[in-house]
Amino acid sequence: MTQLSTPPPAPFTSTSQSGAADYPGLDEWRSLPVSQQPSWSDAEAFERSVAELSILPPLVFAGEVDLLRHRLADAAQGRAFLLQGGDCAETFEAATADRISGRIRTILQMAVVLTYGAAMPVIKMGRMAGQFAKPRSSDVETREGVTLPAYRGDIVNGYEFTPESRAHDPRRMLQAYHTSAATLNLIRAFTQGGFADLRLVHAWNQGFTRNPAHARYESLAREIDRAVKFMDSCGADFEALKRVEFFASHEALLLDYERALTRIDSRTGLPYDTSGHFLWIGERTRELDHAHVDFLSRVRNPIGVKLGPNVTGDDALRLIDKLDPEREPGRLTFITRMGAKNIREKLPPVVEKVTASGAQVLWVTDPMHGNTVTSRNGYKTRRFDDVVDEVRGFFEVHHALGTVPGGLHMEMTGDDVAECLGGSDPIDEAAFEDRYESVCDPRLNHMQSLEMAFLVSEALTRD
Ligand SMILES: O=C[C@H](O)[C@H](O)COP(=O)(O)O
Ligand SMILES: C=C(OP(=O)(O)O)C(=O)O
Ligand SMILES: [Mn+2]
Repeated sequence: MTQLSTPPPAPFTSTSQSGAADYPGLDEWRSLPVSQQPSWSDAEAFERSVAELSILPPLVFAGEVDLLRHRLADAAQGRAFLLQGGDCAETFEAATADRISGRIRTILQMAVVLTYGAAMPVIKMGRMAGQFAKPRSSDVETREGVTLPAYRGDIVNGYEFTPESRAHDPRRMLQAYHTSAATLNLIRAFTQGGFADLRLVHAWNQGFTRNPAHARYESLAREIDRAVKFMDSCGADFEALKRVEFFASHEALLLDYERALTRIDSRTGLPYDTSGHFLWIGERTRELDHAHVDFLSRVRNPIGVKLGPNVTGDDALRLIDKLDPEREPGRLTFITRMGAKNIREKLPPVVEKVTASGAQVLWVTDPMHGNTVTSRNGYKTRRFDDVVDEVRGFFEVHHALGTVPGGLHMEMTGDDVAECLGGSDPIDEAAFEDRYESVCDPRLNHMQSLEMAFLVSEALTRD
């Protein structure tokens, strides 16, 4: 399932990664403008937390990060497709075995749909095991005349609307680290320990409520079963089907945390941010001469940058020069989130400018963040049709320009929530009252996610 056309890099020989206290440039960001950072309440607790984080083991290893860069290079050239999905904001409370396995199963199901439809390897990546920090439009939230600091993700403060919970508590960085470690442990167990075996393609569907996408998936799973049995009787070796590669990603927003988890790789002597394999810079923090772009320009991980509707081709070129000066395959991913209404007009000039410069980036669509609206009953939501329309627009633009539509970035969950409107078993506003669980942005539920996978698989098949 993960057969790729280019060989992976040589296996890494050492996992030892030392602290990066004196490595030149890693602290340059501290002298630059920085936005969306917490105002910690307790300076001493902050120092202690950062000191502890700096000596804790890495969450991911440099060799894995290099392997991912290699995989992303394939996607940039149209030889693989990136599927990146998970919560808008993970929470400590929801880091349970059931919830995590539901999300992994959903991503595996989507990947099977995409792989089978498009006959292309799918790189599986969670917005998981570290997606705890949120940029917000406002520093505060007011409810019934009471104003408190906005919720900024579990790594900073609690969602509960009380002064105690909303205070910015640096000890939460340690809890984020340990929750990420536990989540990664489960991810590794699920994806390496037999659960991801392609012969269990039916089992992944069990426990999810029956719905139209579920039935369509079942019939695809039957086809895969038949193919697997045929190969089995031909004496094929199924070792490769037992495990899948699964990578962890999050927005690298909280720079004190990211810096504290940066280690020098013993093989290469270079810094890797070991908080996740892939890190992205958000739409609100991508200013060229500001802290986030500077810090991420200095670590070896593959980096993503979200690009909203106001980005210009020149902005994109400057980001490439800063983040990928060597033009290294797989290093840089642009995740466009322009909104269904804008994408067909705003994306082409940016892609054209990048292509004309000779740079090769991986183009990924995030059809969520440009399509957020407020429902009549006051919930942040997205219409499934708008999400689909942005995905279609993304494919249309790349097909017209002869460039590669290389991936899909989604806010989704394995749970049967009601947060986005529509789908073939439609969610309406009334359902929000009982089944809206997100603490930040609305996610596609299990069925909507599968439906999306079928739609994208059709778009990829037309390639
Ligand atoms: O996930 C993204 C952002 O954190 C979110 O869209 C910002 O939302 P807000 O406008 O509610 O702060
Ligand atoms: C904050 C996010 O997105 P953006 O930076 O694109 O608004 C997000 O991915 O949750
Ligand atoms: Mn979001």
